[in-house]
Amino acid sequence: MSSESSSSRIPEAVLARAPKVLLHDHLDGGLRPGTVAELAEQTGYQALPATDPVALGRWFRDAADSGSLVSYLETFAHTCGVMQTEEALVRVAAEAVEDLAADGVVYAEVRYAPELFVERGLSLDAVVEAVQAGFEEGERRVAAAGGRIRVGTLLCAMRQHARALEIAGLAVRYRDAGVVGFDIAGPEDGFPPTRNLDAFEFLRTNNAHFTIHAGEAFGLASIWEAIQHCGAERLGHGVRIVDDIKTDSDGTVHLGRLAAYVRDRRIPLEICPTSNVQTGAARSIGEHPIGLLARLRFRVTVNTDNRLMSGCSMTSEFAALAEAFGFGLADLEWFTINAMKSAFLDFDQRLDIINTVIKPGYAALR
Ligand SMILES: O=c1[nH]cnc2c1ncn2[C@H]1C[C@H](O)[C@@H](CO)O1
Ligand SMILES: [Zn+2]
Repeated sequence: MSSESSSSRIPEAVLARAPKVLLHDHLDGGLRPGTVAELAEQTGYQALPATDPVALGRWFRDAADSGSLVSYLETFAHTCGVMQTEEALVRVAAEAVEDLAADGVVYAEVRYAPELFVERGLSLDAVVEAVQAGFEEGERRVAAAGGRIRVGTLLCAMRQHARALEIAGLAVRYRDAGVVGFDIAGPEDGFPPTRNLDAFEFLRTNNAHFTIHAGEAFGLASIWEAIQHCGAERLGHGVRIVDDIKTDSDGTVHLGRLAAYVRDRRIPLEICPTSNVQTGAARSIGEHPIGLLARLRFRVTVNTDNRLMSGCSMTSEFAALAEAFGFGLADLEWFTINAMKSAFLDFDQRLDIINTVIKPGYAALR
């Protein structure tokens, strides 16, 4: 990594101010605990495990800290449970934008699965329009407070349901209204990405962008299918690519064909360190494959995944990685530029954010 890397600690205030780009953040994984409690009260959702915001925040973190993706995902019943009205969706989306801006995020792609918010009769279109209204409201509030953030939306289909083609159609219909791409999420083991080939073919035919959660709870076969059969432009997590990298006792590194392909083609890895520790995809932050992958110059990006379930922010993920691997500001800028280059935003706009926000932002911190 960069020659500027050092183990000297970067002050938290500097990390907080550093411009950040977030490509992998779930709307239903990022609610404020107090908002979950208030929405439960307002919408008559009665299954919350706690109502005190502090206790509730702790419950989400502890329950998600399960060592398995499937149990981790069970916690989303409670956030989705309170997100079944337009008002709730607008509020959650607006607050997400405010929280990300406060965390120093200048560009974010926030994702969610519209099919999870139709339990009380909302149509898929109504869900998308409410969330977009919330994002726009959040952007207005941030701008009014003198901040700056741009948010794009990714629509997810759930792998265990059979609605991917329908959701891909929704993503394409709302492409000029803030939706910048598509993803599949949910349990990976037993639900390979090729189950949704029709959706990916539809998206490619329409020149639309998509990423796929792959290489988190299942290994190389999932990554290979996502890239070579489905045509994913980015990998959600993708950390299991290390299974295709061997290191000799003398330190020589050998990349298998798939790992070499991912690196050669500069396929972005949306890495979410704390989430990976919680689901068992990595043993600890210190042993997380991001250290090796960054050293080998894969196109690594740093992400939160679920700020509520992981009790994290971009600032705390940067801090944990800087502490564990000695990353310096130059490395954090590299992750940020990697992410901005990999965004599903028009090229000229990506370039503009890199040149007018990210580079000057890091220069000002030195
Ligand atoms: O890390 C993840 N892997 C797979 N699915 C996930 C992850 N984090 C959240 N999800 C699921 C739960 C949400 O309800 C859904 C859409 O945001 O995506
Ligand atoms: Zn995710």
